[in-house]
Amino acid sequence: MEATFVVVGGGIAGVTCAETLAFYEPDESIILLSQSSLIKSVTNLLAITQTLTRFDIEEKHMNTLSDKHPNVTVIQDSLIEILDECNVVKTMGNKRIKYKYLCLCLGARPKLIADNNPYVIGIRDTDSVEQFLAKLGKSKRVVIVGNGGIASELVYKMEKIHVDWVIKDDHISATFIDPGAAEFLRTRLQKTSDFGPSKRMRYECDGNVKRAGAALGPDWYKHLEIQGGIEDCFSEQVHIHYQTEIVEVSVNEANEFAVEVTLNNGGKIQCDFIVSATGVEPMSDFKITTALELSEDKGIKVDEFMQSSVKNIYVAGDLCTADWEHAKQWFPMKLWTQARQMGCYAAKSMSSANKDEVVLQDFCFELFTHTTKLFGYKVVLLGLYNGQKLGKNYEIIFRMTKGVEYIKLVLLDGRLHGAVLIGETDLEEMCENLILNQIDLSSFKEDLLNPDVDIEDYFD
Ligand SMILES: Cc1cc2nc3c(=O)[nH]c(=O)nc-3n(C[C@H](O)[C@H](O)[C@H](O)COP(=O)(O)OP(=O)(O)OC[C@H]3O[C@@H](n4cnc5c(N)ncnc54)[C@H](O)[C@@H]3O)c2cc1C
Ligand SMILES: NC(=O)C1=CN([C@@H]2O[C@H](COP(=O)(O)OP(=O)(O)OC[C@H]3O[C@@H](n4cnc5c(N)ncnc54)[C@H](OP(=O)(O)O)[C@@H]3O)[C@@H](O)[C@H]2O)C=CC1
Repeated sequence: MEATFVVVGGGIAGVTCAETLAFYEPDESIILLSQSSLIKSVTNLLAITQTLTRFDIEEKHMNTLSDKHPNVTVIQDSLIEILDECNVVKTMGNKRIKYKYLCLCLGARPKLIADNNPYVIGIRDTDSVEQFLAKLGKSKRVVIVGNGGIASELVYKMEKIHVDWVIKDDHISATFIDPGAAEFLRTRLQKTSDFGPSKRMRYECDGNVKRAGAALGPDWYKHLEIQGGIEDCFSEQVHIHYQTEIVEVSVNEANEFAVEVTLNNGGKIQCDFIVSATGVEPMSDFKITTALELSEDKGIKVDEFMQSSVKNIYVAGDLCTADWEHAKQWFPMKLWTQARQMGCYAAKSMSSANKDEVVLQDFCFELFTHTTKLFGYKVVLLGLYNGQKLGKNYEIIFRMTKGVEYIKLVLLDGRLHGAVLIGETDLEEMCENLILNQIDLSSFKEDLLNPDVDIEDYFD
């Protein structure tokens, strides 16, 4: 078999890459290799501002892609080896596919605090969510370790279970937000009225919707009933262990709670199982003739055109490490947002190489943007939202209305470099413009968040 373009990986990066190639190269052959017959595609893509987008993710049958694009063939198989000297990939199903350009979008897998332990699970895709839900339904106590996206979503959504949340930091959701925003969000975890001290507000699911389709979309948990085995909701609790790490996990199935966790402060927690929401590691376990340059976390290094160190091999999504000089207000983070952008841009680069044309770096790499939901609030992160790369003497302006909005602007030398917008602030566009055009705001920065002042007046 052969194709001009071969893309490996049926996730967001791979499917976006294949679809973009089909658009730019309608007369060239494209093969998408996917391990699963279900591929993840972007739906309801909405441009909120110049660089900020929101979209859903749907898992669809792989044939939907070839139905939509006649020059795309989707093959359900796994890559096992790349013979880059003769531009051939070998698959688990013993196929040899010749390519002119290859794009690897194999994603990443959960990086667990303990491997090969059935009581320590990670969450990555639909299968792992189902495994998690099955365990949870029979459980009364769970430990969640990690303080990022998955842990934040799970702790907020789980019901009828006692949660011990073990985090290394002095505040929650530290991969996304600062202590002030964390305090604003934490109130969503505790409600001291109807349910007594340190109980969580119960979140009713939508009617009798048990679970969404297979998609792990940005609201992957929204239509799931993530429920434990506690019958009376008065014993569900979230206990947050700040600045704490797990030093040992021991299992004794004869005990009421099979798992005992030992903490670095000497504390011990008994639980039914542990969710290790502790980041991901790139899926770079395939053979290749010419070694690819890898980063420390085993991501495949790519240049500003998403090209790897091996000729005609491109990489996008969680598998790659952005090894070019980053724009001032951009940095990589393993997100759908960036997987889609990288998949699209890798396709443009491959097509330009095929047509021997010049390609310019995509504007999306000028400014870090991410929109998501945390603890039921809309969260928009722009640029260096936590002062990343700004050293110590940046300035913060912020406005908060309890339970409504939390707005933090990060300025250096009078110029806006980042923003955290929690709630329906409607400030995305203003902040994006101020970051991109680097206007000196010194003379009116006090009015930036003054609700009685229309900041646009300063520019008319
Ligand atoms: C629970 C969870 C919730 C998340 N929520 C958000 C969110 O709200 N917002 C956000 O921006 N990001 C979120 N993320 C991160 C997001 O999932 C990833 O950044 C994104 O999916 C990466 O896309 P990808 O295509 O690079 O990798 P993946 O989506 O992992 O796709 C990789 C694909 O490659 C396939 N593959 C792997 N090895 C091979 C092989 N050898 N041969 C063939 N195929 C192979 C895999 O089966 C998979 O289909 C979340 C992640 C998790 C785990
Ligand atoms: N709503 C969203 O936008 C969501 C995004 N995601 C994305 O999916 C990917 C996977 O999510 P997730 O697994 O939550 O990864 P994240 O990178 O978001 O968070 C990992 C967390 O685990 C901590 N950690 C890492 N190793 C250990 C350890 N050995 N012991 C204790 N803590 C540890 C990290 O701390 P430290 O940083 O200090 O190492 C960090 O707090 C991420 O790229 C995330 O951004 C996932 C869910 C939702």
